[in-house]
Amino acid sequence: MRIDVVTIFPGYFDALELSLMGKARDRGLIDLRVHDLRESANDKHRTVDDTPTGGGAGMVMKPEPWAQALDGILADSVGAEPGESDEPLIIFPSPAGEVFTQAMARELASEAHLVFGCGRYEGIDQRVFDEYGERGRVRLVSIGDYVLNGGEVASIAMIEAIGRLLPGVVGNPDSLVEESHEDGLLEYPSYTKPAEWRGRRVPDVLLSGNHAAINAWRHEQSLERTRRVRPDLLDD
Ligand SMILES: N#Cc1c(-c2ccc3ccn(Cc4ccc(CN5CCCCC5)cc4)c3c2)n[nH]c1N
Repeated sequence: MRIDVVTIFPGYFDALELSLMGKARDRGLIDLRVHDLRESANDKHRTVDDTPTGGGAGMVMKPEPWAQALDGILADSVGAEPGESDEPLIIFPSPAGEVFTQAMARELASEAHLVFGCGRYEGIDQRVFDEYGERGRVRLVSIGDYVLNGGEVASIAMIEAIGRLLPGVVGNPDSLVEESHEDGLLEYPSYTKPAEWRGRRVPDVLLSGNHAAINAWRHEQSLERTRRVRPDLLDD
């Protein structure tokens, strides 16, 4: 999978050189390209923002630098493998976006080419979303009901959630199956050695070697935790 990121803070994405994402890049499973939006601003001061038309606080990101950056990426995008979507999907993190979920992560993991457009200030001129929404596929996506200072942290979260689902990225693909949200439930509690720690014993069933009983206990634990913490996940 090719992933392009457009941002005025490229340094945020150094985090994706670490751990599993870094190894996936080294092995060619993810081709991550980070673009500094200011390099697409042609004036002497590399201006990427201006005052909001109609008034209001803060600044809004100008459309021209975004168009130059995105046009460059789309022009460089190659055709997809058979069965993959041809046009890159452009994702703009936004508090006004559809909420990112594990189901969306799974859906986006089948894309050949994703582009993340990281806004800052009070956001990006709406005409960028309109222009690229008419020309191709654009989604505004939120990682939760709180306000961040820009799209970088959200993009890193989504890239990690999507990247770890790609074949070969996570060592043991079985571990992807029993995670929170993968089956619509929260994950069961996990334990390791020692069997007793500060007087707290690991549940006996986990020491029994009876895998049917262990699986049943774990499923019941997932249900109980979901009922208690996220009853909304159990709504039909
Ligand atoms: N994903 C995600 C996010 C983001 C996110 C994503 C991208 C950007 C780009 C800029 N910001 C900061 C920002 C955004 C909106 C506002 C409100 N203004 C009110 C008056 C009209 C203009 C907008 C203030 C500041 C961003 C925040 N926050 N939370 C998530 N889950």
